[in-house]
Amino acid sequence: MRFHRNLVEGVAEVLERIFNSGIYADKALEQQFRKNRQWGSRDRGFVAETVYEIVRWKRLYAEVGEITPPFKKKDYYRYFAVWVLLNDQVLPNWPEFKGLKKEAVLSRYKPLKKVRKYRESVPDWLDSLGEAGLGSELWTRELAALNEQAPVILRANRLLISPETLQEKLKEEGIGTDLVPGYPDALQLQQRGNVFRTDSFKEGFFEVQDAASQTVAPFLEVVPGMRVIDACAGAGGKTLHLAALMKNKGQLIALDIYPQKLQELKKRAKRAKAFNIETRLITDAKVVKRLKGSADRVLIDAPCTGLGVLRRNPDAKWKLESSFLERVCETQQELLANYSALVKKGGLLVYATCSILPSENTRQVEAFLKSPQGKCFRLVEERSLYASVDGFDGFYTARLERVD
Ligand SMILES: C[S@@+](CC[C@H](N)C(=O)[O-])C[C@H]1O[C@@H](n2cnc3c(N)ncnc32)[C@H](O)[C@@H]1O
Repeated sequence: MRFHRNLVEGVAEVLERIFNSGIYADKALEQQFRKNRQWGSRDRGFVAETVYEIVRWKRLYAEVGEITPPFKKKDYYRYFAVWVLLNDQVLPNWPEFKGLKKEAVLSRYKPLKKVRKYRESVPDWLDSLGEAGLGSELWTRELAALNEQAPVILRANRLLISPETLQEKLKEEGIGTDLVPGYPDALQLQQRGNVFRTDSFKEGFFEVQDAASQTVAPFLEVVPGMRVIDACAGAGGKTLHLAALMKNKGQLIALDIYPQKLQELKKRAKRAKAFNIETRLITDAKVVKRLKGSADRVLIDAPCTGLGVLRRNPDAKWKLESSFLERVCETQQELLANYSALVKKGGLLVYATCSILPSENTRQVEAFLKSPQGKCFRLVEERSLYASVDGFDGFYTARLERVD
């Protein structure tokens, strides 16, 4: 492969913004593409994929390349060089790479490969935490799976189209997909590409949503006509799916504490022609209090560490801190206590996270069931999805019934 200097410079700049300015990888890439509108789709693809690879393997590459903080632009060139050499490519003869020898890089790589925290490139604290939570065997397998590139999955919007017809339409637009067995609304892209430019997307025929995430809304067992509350709706990934399962009938109330997320949800709902959604911004406790005991179904898609979606957001490995885990666990328990009150007797509460840590999942549900608010619920079913088992994101869902 021949490397173009301006693209490699682009990679180094994005990495500098991610690691020195704390910007999320997707945002840093977006900014870079806006600044370089002349880049074609292949150029953008090269920059994005290289950046994600280096972010994913940051610790390993730093050890192999003997790169130490504080990181400057030249260090990001060195990260790039390690990526080139470990991928068996020829390093260009540029001054930035002077003194880097393939043999030396490979000889440092060999022993590191045998140590999980280097091989899978995770900070010490996260490696210990994962092992303590999941046990050595599952954590080792899971880490390896979470370091792979995630497939792109679409969810057909059944309000407007079946997955089979969507598949035909996308084919006409030059996009090959496969149905995904076991996930009734899902289509997997055969090749990565910008699906947001297609007419099918503009028509509202699909959303991009991982297959594991597509299992959450069906877990609520909604039927048309119900009153359903999505208590942490965000930009509405699950809300839109719920609207489709409810066939646009009944009431779907989407709550969140951030107005811009609900604004985005409204935009998406309009495109999807999902008309039974009402957004309510949580400005004070009264907004929630008014809904007490009124819902057939409540979904708490709780804020979490996102450890199940590391394939999409590998920079979380470097941005997460153990203090955040403590804080988010407290929030999760508060959300369970507050929003469980919205479920009416006989109704169902679904608690979900995109984390694989038992401390955010099954332990939270256990603690809730022992709390005063949890006493009137019983656990009906819980499910843990793992990238290493199912091939999609890591997710946890628990369904609880209000019995009193
Ligand atoms: C995992 S995200 C939800 C993703 C969303 N359900 C989806 O499928 O796209 C968690 C959401 O909880 C929201 N949140 C955080 N604290 C909250 C609170 N106290 N009440 C309601 N929502 C909250 C966040 O703003 C965020 O949008």
